[in-house]
Amino acid sequence: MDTATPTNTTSTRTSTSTRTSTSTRDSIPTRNSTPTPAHPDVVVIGGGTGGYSTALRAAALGLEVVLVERDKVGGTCLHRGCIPSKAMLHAAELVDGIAEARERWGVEAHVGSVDWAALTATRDDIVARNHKGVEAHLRHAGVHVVAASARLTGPRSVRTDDGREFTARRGIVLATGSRPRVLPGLEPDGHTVVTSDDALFATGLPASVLVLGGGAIGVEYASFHRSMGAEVTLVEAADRLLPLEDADVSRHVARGLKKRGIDVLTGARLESATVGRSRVPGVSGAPGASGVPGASGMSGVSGVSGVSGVSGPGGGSGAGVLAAVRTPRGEVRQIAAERLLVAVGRVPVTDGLDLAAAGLTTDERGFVAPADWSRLETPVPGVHVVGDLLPPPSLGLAHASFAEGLLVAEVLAGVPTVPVDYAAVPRVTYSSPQTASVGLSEAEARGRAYDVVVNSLPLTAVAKGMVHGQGGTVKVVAERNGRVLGVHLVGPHVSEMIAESQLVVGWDAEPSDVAHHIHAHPTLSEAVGEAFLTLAGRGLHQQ
Ligand SMILES: Cc1cc2nc3c(=O)[nH]c(=O)nc-3n(C[C@H](O)[C@H](O)[C@H](O)COP(=O)(O)OP(=O)(O)OC[C@H]3O[C@@H](n4cnc5c(N)ncnc54)[C@H](O)[C@@H]3O)c2cc1C
Ligand SMILES: NC(=O)c1ccc[n+]([C@@H]2O[C@H](COP(=O)([O-])OP(=O)(O)OC[C@H]3O[C@@H](n4cnc5c(N)ncnc54)[C@H](O)[C@@H]3O)[C@@H](O)[C@H]2O)c1
Repeated sequence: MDTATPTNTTSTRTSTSTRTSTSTRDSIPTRNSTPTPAHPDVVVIGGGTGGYSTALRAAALGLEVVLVERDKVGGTCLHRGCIPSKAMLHAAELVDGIAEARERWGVEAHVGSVDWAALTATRDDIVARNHKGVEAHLRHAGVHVVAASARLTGPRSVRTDDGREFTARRGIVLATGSRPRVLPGLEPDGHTVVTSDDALFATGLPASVLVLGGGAIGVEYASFHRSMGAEVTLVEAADRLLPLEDADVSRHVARGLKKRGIDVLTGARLESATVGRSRVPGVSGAPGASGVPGASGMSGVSGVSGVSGVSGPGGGSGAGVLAAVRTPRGEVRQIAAERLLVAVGRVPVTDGLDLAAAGLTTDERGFVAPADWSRLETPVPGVHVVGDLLPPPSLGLAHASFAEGLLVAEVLAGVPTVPVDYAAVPRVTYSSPQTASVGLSEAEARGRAYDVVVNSLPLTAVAKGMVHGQGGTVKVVAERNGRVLGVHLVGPHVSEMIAESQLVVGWDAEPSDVAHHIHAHPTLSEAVGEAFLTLAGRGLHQQ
């Protein structure tokens, strides 16, 4: 977890027998003149969530660790992913709350404009403080951070682009992460065709966005831009949004986004896109067909915020894209938008790493696959891999990479550890509505020949769900007379509600094991409790 202040500054490094004093080893000077060992126990390449968690845990277990990072420790999640995007989505929730206050609660409030510079300043301050926190954690743990690009020169050796050589006594950990997937012919230009990276650092908010890809990034960014007043079209090639989630989650999230005025096209294909600096002409079928749609075009759409203008040079600048999208019915829709956000997945980063020097290759998708998932060790003994570099069943999620980092560090230190249980890793989308799930979808459970029972209830079945007034659902998938296999939530605050279900699924609990644990009243979590109660045969409010 990215935290601004180290919570434990007491180093346990000297308390285990695995540590060898640096004074007995060759050492070379670093930029900050701290001696960095040339022969540490572990060399970690990449300082994102996967790499820095490996380094912290390994150091806490007494290993001497060199962490090579060519950009900033914290990686994608802290600088371009989880943290900045969730900061922005928090601002979006506040804007939505103002609309709700007006529309449901009689509060005379409206949002006049959004000051993008102020919004991004707060976001960037949160990122900067977390960045300092991660640096401090690493420093306190005694991790030697080397600011350079690294490549392998053998199964235990690494060279950096500033000419240093390291040999790892115990192992090397590959943690070089991922970057946005680029579609041929639709290369990002940073202002009109953008990736999630560019969207963060744009000079302003667009008045209209075409989002390509309805995975987590596409859904979150579509939701954010809609809250901020943009006209949004979301195009997903698969037949539903968030295709890795339970089908009911996809259905509920699509319905929620549509209700907010987002034009959701699933099973749709981008046929062509014309990118120009000049104003995109009006086209039929596009949202707000009179040219690049303005933010004010959203008025009258129920359930959306009341932003009447966006400030900053990007707002309504006139540059845009004209896209032809083929729908499942075979019709071609012309969609005009000021910005095209390409969110069609991410690809592993291995270029320049010289995997071959260590006797390694990538799989056909570019991932570095472990030979032994219980140790996350590649076919080359002593070379481990964590984070976005791993193929499925790893999940491309920061919290999965934390667990992988802990595992690899413990393997390298030779202490008991447990493999990552990927089925029990929670998955959350921070859109409005939010989604949160853990375990098997109904289709997966049936596909594995379980005798499945399903219990679903709307969040509005409990009073607090009615207070929030945003709909939502709870779906529990269980074995008949057996354990809970999966829990799937859509609605307000479900990102915080999934923790309970993660323990239920992770501990192989049955509905009857959890049904007697009492939920506070009135809470949204009561709906989850009620779902378990009913499955245990003790339903109170659910008929
Ligand atoms: C917009 C967005 C939102 C996201 N939101 C969430 C979320 O809410 N929750 C969640 O769990 N996940 C989220 N993710 C996914 C999450 O960011 C990634 O799963 C996570 O960052 C992967 O961590 P990693 O350590 O594998 O790689 P990265 O974080 O990508 O780190 C890799 C590091 O390696 C460095 N590097 C690469 N090559 C070299 C080299 N040769 N030498 C030295 N250094 C090198 C890079 O500079 C980088 O810092 C999001 C991603 C994006 C893009
Ligand atoms: N809240 C979170 O946990 C969170 C948030 C953002 C990102 N992430 C992670 O970051 C990674 C990348 O996210 P992502 O959303 O880019 O990838 P993704 O792979 O999850 O989703 C990409 C989507 O794009 C669709 N797609 C692919 N090609 C397309 C095309 N030509 N036209 C239309 N649709 C197309 C795919 O069907 C898929 O649904 C994932 O691992 C994701 O889990 C997580």
